[in-house]
Order: sequence, then structure tokens, then C-alpha cells
Amino acid sequence: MVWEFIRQHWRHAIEILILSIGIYQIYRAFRATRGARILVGLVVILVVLTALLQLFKFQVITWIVTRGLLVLLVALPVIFQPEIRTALARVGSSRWLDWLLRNDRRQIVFLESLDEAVVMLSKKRIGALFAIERNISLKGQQETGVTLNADFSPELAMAIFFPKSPLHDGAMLLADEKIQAAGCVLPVSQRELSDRSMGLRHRAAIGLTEETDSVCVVVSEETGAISICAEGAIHRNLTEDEFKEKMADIFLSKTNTDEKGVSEELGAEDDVAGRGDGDLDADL
Ligand SMILES: Nc1ncnc2c1ncn2[C@@H]1O[C@H](COP(=O)(O)OP(=O)(O)OP(=O)(O)O)[C@@H](O)[C@H]1O
Repeated sequence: MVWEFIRQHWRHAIEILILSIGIYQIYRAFRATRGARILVGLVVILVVLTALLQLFKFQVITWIVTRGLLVLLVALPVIFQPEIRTALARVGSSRWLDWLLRNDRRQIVFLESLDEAVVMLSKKRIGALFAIERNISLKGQQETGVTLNADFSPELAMAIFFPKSPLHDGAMLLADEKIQAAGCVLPVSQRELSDRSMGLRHRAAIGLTEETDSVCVVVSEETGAISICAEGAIHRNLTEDEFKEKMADIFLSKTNTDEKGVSEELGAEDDVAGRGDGDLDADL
């Protein structure tokens, strides 16, 4: 009985809820403004008029009022232009929207810095390994290195990976647009690779992305080549533009994280290696 009632009326309940929220938001936007008094006045006139017309059934006045209402609908945005502008400005500066936009901005700035660092490292042939945390925590790997919790900058990344620096060995862990740690040891992939020239740095990048959803970026010390690893697949010898494009695809496209795998996002031609047995090298 109760379930039957809920089954029949849940849509109405949601509709009432949406309407209530809408009306309350309109009330909030308009209250204490000149428009609020006009609106109240209009509503009162309309209610009284409708009641009178229903009562006495005046046909001509009803016709005039209904046509007048249509004109009023067109006139409303003009009458309430200042209030509508204020309300829209409020929505635009709402804390949530601001938070979302700021987060997006932060991520774009971070990615640009990371791109710059990787390109600089590649040009100078400084070996580097970045592991970027996503949903699965890299706390375990963080404990193997030195915690930094520092803002990311290309200069700091260069200083850390500079061959004589105490932290140049191992991986740099990045999370929440920050350098969480450096000199970290990552799990090395045990799978057989078709390209035997790939050493431990690349194997460590593959190994971590086999075990977690993180994304690794490798700069080869030997050749300066840039590679991206995701989901156990490696995409090697990327040009500067390809690298930037793939990073933007992975981190700035809103749809990739849940519905599509990162490999799929990176492009089918690269997505050769899976998590099962077989070759890892995606572009050989
Ligand atoms: N398990 C690991 N976790 C993180 N970094 C590692 C790990 N093993 C090795 N490295 C890093 O890789 C470096 C050795 O790189 P190696 O030459 O074996 O790799 P590679 O894949 O051939 O890279 P490159 O092209 O830069 O030479 C080490 O000095 C260390 O900084």
C-alpha cells in the first residue's frame, strides 16, 4: 500500500522539491529589491483578478487579461532586468562554481608547469621519472623516498633530477598539484618486454601503472625520449606536442576517469598492452 503510493507519486515529490527550490532561489534573488515589491504587487493583482473572473465569469475581461498576461511575460525580463542581472552575477560568483573553476585553473597551471619541466629535462637529457597520483593512493611509495610537500615548478623539478642532486635517483611523486616526495622506489614490472633496451626507470613506470591507476612520465637519460605510462601500457618516443596533447587528454578531459580507460583516451593505436600477459610496449 505504502510502496504503491510511493511508486505512483515519487515523480510528483521530486517535481515539488525542484519547484520549491526554484521558487525559494527566485525569492532569495529578488528579496529586498525594488523588483520584489513589483513582483508582489503583480502577484496580488493577478490572484484577485483571477478570483473575480472565476466568480463572475466576465468573458471580455478574461480575454483581455489572458492577452495582457502574454504581453506581461515578454515585458517581465525588461522590468526585472537589474534583478536578473544581480541574480545571474550571484550564480556566477557562487562559492561552488568558484571552487570548481579554481580547481580547473590550478590543474591547468600545474600541467603546463609539468609539460615545461619534462620538455626541459628532455632537451638537456636529464633522466626523470614522475608518478602522478589519481584515485589510488601512493602513500606506500611515498614512504620509500623523502617527503617534500612542495609546490611544483619546472625549476624545482630540474634541481631535483639534476644528476648530482641527492634526490635525483628514483621517482618524484606528484599529487594534488604538488610534489609529495622525491627519490621514491617504485615496483618494477616483472613482465617480459619486447624492447630489451628499456631499463629500470621505464620498468618502474610500467610496474607502478600496472598496480595503480597513476600515470607515469619518463624522460630517458640516454636519449631524452619522453614516454607516458598508463594502465601498464607505455607510449614511447613522444614528440613535445604529442606529449602535451596526451597529458591534456588524460587530465583535462572530464569523461576519461570513470567511463573510459586512460589507454582508450590516449588513442587506440597506442593501446596495445593490457594488464594480462604479453608485450607491454604499446608502440613497438
Ligand atoms: N624501482 C625504481 N623506482 C624508481 N626509480 C628507479 C627504480 N629503478 C631504477 N630507477 C631509476 O632509474 C635509473 C636507472 O635507469 P636505467 O638506465 O636502468 O633505466 P632506463 O629505463 O634505461 O632509463 P634511461 O633511458 O634514462 O637510461 C636509476 O638511476 C633510478 O634513478
